[in-house]
Amino acid sequence: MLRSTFAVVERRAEHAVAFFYAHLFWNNPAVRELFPEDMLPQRDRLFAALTHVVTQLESPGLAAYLGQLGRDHRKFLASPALYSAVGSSLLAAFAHAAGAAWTQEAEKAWTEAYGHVADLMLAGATEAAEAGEPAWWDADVVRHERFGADLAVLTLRPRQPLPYLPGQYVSVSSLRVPRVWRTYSLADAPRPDGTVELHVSRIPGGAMSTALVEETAPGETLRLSAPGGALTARTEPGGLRTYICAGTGWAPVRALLTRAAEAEPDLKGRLFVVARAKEYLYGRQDAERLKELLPGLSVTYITSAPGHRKDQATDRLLQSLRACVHWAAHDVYLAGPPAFLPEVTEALVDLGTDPARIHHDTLPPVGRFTVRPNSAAERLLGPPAPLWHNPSARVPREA
Ligand SMILES: NC(=O)C1=CN([C@@H]2O[C@H](COP(=O)(O)OP(=O)(O)OC[C@H]3O[C@@H](n4cnc5c(N)ncnc54)[C@H](O)[C@@H]3O)[C@@H](O)[C@H]2O)C=CC1
Repeated sequence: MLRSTFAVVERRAEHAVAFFYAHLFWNNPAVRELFPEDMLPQRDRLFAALTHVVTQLESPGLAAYLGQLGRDHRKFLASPALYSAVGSSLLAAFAHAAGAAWTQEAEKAWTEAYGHVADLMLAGATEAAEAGEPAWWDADVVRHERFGADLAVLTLRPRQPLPYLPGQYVSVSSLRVPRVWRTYSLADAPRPDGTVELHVSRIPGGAMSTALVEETAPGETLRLSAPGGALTARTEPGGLRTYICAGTGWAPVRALLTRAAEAEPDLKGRLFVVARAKEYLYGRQDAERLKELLPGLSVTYITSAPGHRKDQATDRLLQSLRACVHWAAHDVYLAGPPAFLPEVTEALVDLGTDPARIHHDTLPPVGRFTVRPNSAAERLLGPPAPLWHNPSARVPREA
């Protein structure tokens, strides 16, 4: 029941989301203050989270995901009253978007499901509060280094200890872009001095990444959420593994390898570091240092050729992966741009990697979500993008 109504609502996602926020803010004007000025990215996130829940209904990991989401929502000061207001508006939006598909049974199923989701999220939040975890961590910027025009490495000192596992990320907020939160992976294993490092690539038009790369300076304070994420070490000692990262996807991989260099220096594996151009291989020095500490690690650097599009590096990576063997025996840790992850995952599965052994974070797609056409007329007006199974046949990606 949940899936069939969601399938209808999803096709009208744009309308459903607009209705949801209008309903929420109209009925609870004070709630508008909790959201950023620019609501467009926020609108996509709501549907991304809903889609995750609906596609994972039978997954045993769903409860843990929701508990973590609730823990993370403490940074928004989300109260039980807010959860209930969101529930009413969500149901109103679904009823509006589902039209004739919104039957009494559908309403009952969604009311129960939302109640369950809210309970699990609130339980996660309560558990974290009872464990003495702050709702967020204030962290002072102690260093800000630029690499090229678009990249910065920030070193922060949280004012309270920030426990995390290598490979995890935090959400970051800056007073320069009020109430906006963006996730960045922590680029090192926990350090003795308690500092953490973020690698930020400036996204054209991205207010937060621009503020962090171009404006933020030592002495400033940023706010960090509770750490989360699925890209943590899960290979048994002695197990083979491959690390593949692109751009600032180097950050979590560096954290994982730093921990491995301390805990498992005889690790056997391979590392592929992909960047759009040579000058963006900012992690090379650290990768070389880690290679010395991990003699069983082979390291390959891949970039696009000068003057070529940045995604040529992905084609070159896929060629290199095809030249490697024993994929069925490897755990793969993958980090990079949202469109890079499914492309590489598909190639790895073709090469014999067990999909359950490919680990990466779930990243929201960049850009506006696409509304799937509902009727023949809509399909004609906006034909869906084809799914490219043969990478050499695909259309060029965005530069
Ligand atoms: N835990 C994770 O998975 C992490 C993910 N990231 C993500 O990685 C990205 C890093 O951005 P930049 O450093 O600016 O990377 P970038 O835009 O310079 O891209 C690096 C490489 O990724 C590949 N790539 C980029 N777009 C692609 C596409 N549409 N299809 C196929 N391959 C593509 C290309 O080989 C490119 O050379 C951000 O989107 C960030 O959100 C960053 C850190 C951690």
